[in-house]
Amino acid sequence: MTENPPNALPASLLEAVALTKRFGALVANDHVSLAIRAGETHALLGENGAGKSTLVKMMCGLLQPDSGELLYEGAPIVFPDPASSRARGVGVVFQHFALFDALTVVENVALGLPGHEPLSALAARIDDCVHRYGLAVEPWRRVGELSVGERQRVEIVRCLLGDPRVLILDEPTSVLTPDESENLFRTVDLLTDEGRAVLFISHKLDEVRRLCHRATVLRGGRFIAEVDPKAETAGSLARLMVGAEVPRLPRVLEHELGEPRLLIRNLNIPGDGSRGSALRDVNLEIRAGEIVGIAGVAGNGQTTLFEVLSGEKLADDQESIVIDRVPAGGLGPTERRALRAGFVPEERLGHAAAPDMRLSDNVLLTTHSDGAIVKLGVVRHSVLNARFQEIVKRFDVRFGGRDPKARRLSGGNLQKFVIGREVLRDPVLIIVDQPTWGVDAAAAAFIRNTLREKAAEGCAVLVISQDLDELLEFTDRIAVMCEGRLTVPVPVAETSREAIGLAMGGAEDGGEGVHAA
Ligand SMILES: Nc1ncnc2c1ncn2[C@@H]1O[C@H](COP(=O)(O)OP(=O)(O)OP(=O)(O)O)[C@@H](O)[C@H]1O
Repeated sequence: MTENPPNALPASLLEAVALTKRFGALVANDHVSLAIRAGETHALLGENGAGKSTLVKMMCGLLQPDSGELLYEGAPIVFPDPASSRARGVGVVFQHFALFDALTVVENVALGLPGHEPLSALAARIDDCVHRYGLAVEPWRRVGELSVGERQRVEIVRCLLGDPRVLILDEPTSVLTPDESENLFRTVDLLTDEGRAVLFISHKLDEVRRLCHRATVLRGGRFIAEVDPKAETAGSLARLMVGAEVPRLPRVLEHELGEPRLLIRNLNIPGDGSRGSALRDVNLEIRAGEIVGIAGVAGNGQTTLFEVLSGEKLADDQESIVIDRVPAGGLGPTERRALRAGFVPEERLGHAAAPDMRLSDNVLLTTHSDGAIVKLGVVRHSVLNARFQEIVKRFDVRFGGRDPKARRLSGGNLQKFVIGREVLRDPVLIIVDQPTWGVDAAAAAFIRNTLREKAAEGCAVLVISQDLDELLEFTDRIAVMCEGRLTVPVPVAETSREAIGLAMGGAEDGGEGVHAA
């Protein structure tokens, strides 16, 4: 293992030299160095909270380092703000997208560009970029109708229109299906073939080994090593990140299933005109003790299903959704939470958590109907604080300060916080959309195991995920959502990646679910 970063390489396009950044007492980056060369895909690896996003923010002018410097083509440079780094050809696609839902793709892109290019001309440029790099984006669609995967492509296109020489992708594949990831890898290869440099942040070590030419590993805000990922194994990379063997978590033992906790009967939701917004005759039963997974390509109704199950969208028929024997189709989110249902939406910042509220207030937001924390309209701060501390401790949520605003947390730590907040409410039903998006390997295993434990205690768990491997690893039955229809869930042992993949693409299952051939 290298203890010191290697010397600067002459061909590096953008280089961080001994960058340090403190947030109060927390040293998020401690003399971190990294050089990105033209024509390479360089991975940046580290556990949740290791300091990856902080480094990237300093490399694009979103944060200023306390010490250290940036070099651009070997010469010192200061980026006072992101506009100045963009002007020098540094483009970043962050985990949290900065798009306006009410605007179309082309309007969103226009907002980020200087001048007043006519929208039709800009739409034509977007189409060109889309075709050149194989990114499926429709310029005239409203962003609010797009899945997270589609939004990410909009952000990538927006970046590419600025003709960047360095493109930084912060966990780009965590929200993508295997096919979408393959497409993105092709795009990344095209970009590096053109001599651009790509910095690729990912927790998926196998894809890093396939795609990246070099990898820099951070741990606890420090540079640990620079390695050739192709010469490493996923295990050896994980060891570098964690500093020890990654613990294998025990699988929870088999248990008996109980009463149905969630019943969905003939659920129909009309579309709002966009693709993938309607639900057609969806039926599903999840019993106490079981985990059902829903696979599918983003934009096939999963978002609507989550909204209608969480009560953000109401069903016309009260009986079409039954939670723990109570007809709930017309109940709002708070009433459904009072039935001890817990919800973890896909978008953690802005949907699962209010970005500018402190973490403890974010706990209050979803627990006030539980009875313990609010009594007779009065918040019991000691109980709230105890719950907050318990979430932080049990779910190993790491951050600086005592009770920061949600937006201050690293992506993976915020996800652990949201899961912990919902799980510790002791729900009888928990619905999770993309449970481990942006979460490092050890934390992902912990989250899956926690959901397994909840199931063993009698909770029903519904997991919507685009990560097929995740669904095959820890769910009991899997169904596929395609064009608003849900296949009959089949036990994991009776299905296969190939069969699910076919159904995701729209192959008929004959009404019997997706069985292995
Ligand atoms: N603006 C801020 N104020 C206070 N603390 C911050 C701020 N930004 C980041 N931190 C803290 O700095 C540390 C590093 O965070 P960072 O987001 O860089 O990690 P990361 O490696 O990108 O993690 P993840 O994989 O979860 O996205 C974390 O402990 C985080 O809570």
